Amino acid sequence: MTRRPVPAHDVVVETRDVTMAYGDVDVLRGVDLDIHRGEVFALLGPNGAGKTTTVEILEGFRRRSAGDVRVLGADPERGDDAWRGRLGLVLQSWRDHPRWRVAELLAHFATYYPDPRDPAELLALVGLTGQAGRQVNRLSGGQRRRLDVALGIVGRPELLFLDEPTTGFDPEARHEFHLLVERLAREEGVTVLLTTHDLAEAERLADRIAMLVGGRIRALGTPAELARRAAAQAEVRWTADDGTPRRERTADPSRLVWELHRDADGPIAGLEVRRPTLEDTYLHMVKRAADGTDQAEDEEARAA
Ligand SMILES: Nc1ncnc2c1ncn2[C@@H]1O[C@H](COP(=O)(O)OP(=O)(O)OP(=O)(O)O)[C@@H](O)[C@H]1O
Repeated sequence: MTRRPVPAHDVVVETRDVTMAYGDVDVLRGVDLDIHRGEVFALLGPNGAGKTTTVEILEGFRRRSAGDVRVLGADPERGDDAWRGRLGLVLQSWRDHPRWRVAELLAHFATYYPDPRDPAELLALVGLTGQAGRQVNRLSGGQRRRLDVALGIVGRPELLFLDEPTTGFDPEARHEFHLLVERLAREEGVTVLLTTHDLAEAERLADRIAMLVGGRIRALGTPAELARRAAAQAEVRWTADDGTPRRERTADPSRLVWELHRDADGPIAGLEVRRPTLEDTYLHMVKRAADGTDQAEDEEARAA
């Protein structure tokens, strides 16, 4: 009997060539993702990149235009209640229960699940014990967001979707929230898919980052891998003899500087060697997408 190869990772989310168009506007242009059990995965991209659209497709709230999707072994378009119960959702648009009191709302949501968390423990976990008796519409923005997270994890999800979870948080609330996500992933083995447009947040929290820009994943890897890739090409800047500023990207900056010296009559004016940071690379990608360079190149590649 032939044995099936054991997969290196237990894949919780898998997408292949997913596209999405709203009318004649292409928002996703072929998205491939593999998210492994227990990892914190950040989908990073600027406003309008298609992060929420991607997450809604994975959650089964939106029909994709084309492509294959598996989430916890099922196609989200055909996920049943049992499948849905294994997901935790923290959406961007907030659920409207303004007159409920915090503890009542949590206790109510807990009844939807077979093995819910204890609401009092959950309030402590998200730092809302002091607000247990408060009406939801009296909470601050950051407190509401923490309540959203509590509602997202009350059913002990295997896979938690956090769509721009820290928007509107002050630095302390953000820090507390990061600790909470780490705890869920490290101690409870929850797989987390987080969307953000904040590179620092993605670097801080994620095991792996996918940069979604212009409807495609433009880079994917651990924060360290992405930073290394970004820095692989150094940028050498100098001022030419006629006074024009020059810049060149190269994997071998010392050779370029040596050549400049060899060819120069004297010292090289304005000489500078920089290693781009991950942020430089991200901003560069966003700019290329905004001015259409990426799209033109994608179309050329397809035509070829
Ligand atoms: N229901 C819809 N109908 C038409 N266009 C839509 C719809 N929803 C989103 N879009 C458009 O699709 C693009 C991607 O939107 P999406 O909300 O997925 O981006 P995002 O990366 O989550 O952005 P943000 O960071 O601003 O939340 C945007 O240009 C948006 O205007």
